[in-house]
Amino acid sequence: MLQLPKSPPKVTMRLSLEEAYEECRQITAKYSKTFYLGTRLMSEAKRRAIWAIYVWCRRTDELVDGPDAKQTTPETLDLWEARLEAIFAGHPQDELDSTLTDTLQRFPLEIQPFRDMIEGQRMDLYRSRYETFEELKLYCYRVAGTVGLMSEGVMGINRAASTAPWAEGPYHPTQEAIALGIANQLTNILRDVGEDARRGRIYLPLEDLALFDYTERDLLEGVIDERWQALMQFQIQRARKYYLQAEEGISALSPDARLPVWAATILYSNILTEIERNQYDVFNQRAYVPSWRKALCLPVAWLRAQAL
Ligand SMILES: CC(C)=CCC/C(C)=C/CC/C(C)=C/CC/C(C)=C/[C@@H]1[C@@H](COP(=O)(O)OP(=O)(O)O)[C@]1(C)CC/C=C(\C)CC/C=C(\C)CCC=C(C)C
Ligand SMILES: [Mn+2]
Repeated sequence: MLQLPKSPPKVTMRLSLEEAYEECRQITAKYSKTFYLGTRLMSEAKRRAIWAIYVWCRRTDELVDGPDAKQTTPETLDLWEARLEAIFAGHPQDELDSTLTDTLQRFPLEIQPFRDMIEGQRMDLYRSRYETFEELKLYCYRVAGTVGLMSEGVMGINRAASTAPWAEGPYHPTQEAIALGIANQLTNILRDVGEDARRGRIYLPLEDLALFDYTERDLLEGVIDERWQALMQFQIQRARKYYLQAEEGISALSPDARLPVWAATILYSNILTEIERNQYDVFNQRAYVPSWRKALCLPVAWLRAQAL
C-alpha cells in the first residue's frame, strides 16, 4: 500500500459542499435511472448520502471500466485506496470526496466494504474467466454486495420491530443486503453477456457452460440454441434466488427506506423478465425495462413496502 504523507496536502475546493452534493445528484441521475428513482423516494439526508456513495462507487468502477481504463494499473488502485483512507481520516482530496467525508459524519459506515469494492475492481484487472460459481460469487460480493453493506448503514433498521421483549437485539439484515447486491450483479452480468464477450470477458462460470455442453467459443460467437436457453434459464433462476433472499430483509429496514429499496429491487429484477421476453438474446440486444412498465412497478413496490 502506498503511504499518504503524514500531514495531507491542503486542497482548495472549487465547489461548496452543497454544490458538490448537487453534482453527485446529477451524476447519479445521468448514470442510473433506476437507482436515482429509488433515491427520489428517500428523505433528503438519506438520498444525499446515497448519491455520495453512488459517485464513489461509479468512480471506482470507471477506473477499470471507463474511457481511461487502459492506463489503470494495480498501483492506480493502491493510490485510490490510499485516497479512500484519507476520506475516512477526514482529508478529502476533491469536492466529490468531500461529500463522502460529510456522509461518514452523519451515518455509521465501515471502511471495509469500500476496500472490498476496490479489491473487486482489482479482479477485473487480471481476470477474464471464472471457473466456478464460488469464484464468481466472491467477485459479485466485492463489486456489488459491498454496495448493499454501504447502503444498509444509510437506510437504517426498523428499531420498533426489534424492541420486542423476546428479541435478542436489533436484527441487522446484513446477509440480505449483500444478497441484493449479488442479485443485481448477476442480473448485470446476464444483461451484458454480449458486450462483455466483445471485450474478451466471460463472467458466466465455465463449470456452468460445461454443464450445458456450451463452449466458450459458442459464447464468443453468440450462438443461441437450446443449450444456451437452458443455460440462461439456470442463471436467471439463480439470480432470482438471491432476490428472494434479499426481499426477506427489506421489512427489517427503517420504514422510509422500504419503498425505495422495493422499487429498485423490482425494477432491477425485471431486467431478467426482459431477457426472457427477448428469448435470451443478450448478444444482439440490450434488455431494458421500458418506462411504462417501470411506472407499473411503483404501485407494486408501494404495496410491498406496507407489509411487515
Ligand atoms: C436488507 C436490504 C435488502 C437492504 C438493501 C441494501 C441495498 C440498498 C442494496 C443495494 C445493492 C446495489 C444497488 C448494488 C449495486 C450493484 C451494481 C449495479 C454494481 C455495479 C457494478 C457493475 O459493474 P459492471 O462493470 O458489470 O457494470 P456497468 O456496466 O459498469 O454498470 C458496479 C458498477 C459497481 C459500482 C456500483 C454502483 C455505481 C451502484 C451503487 C448504487 C447505489 C449506491 C444506489 C443504491 C440505492 C438504492 C436505492 C438501491
Ligand atoms: Mn462497469
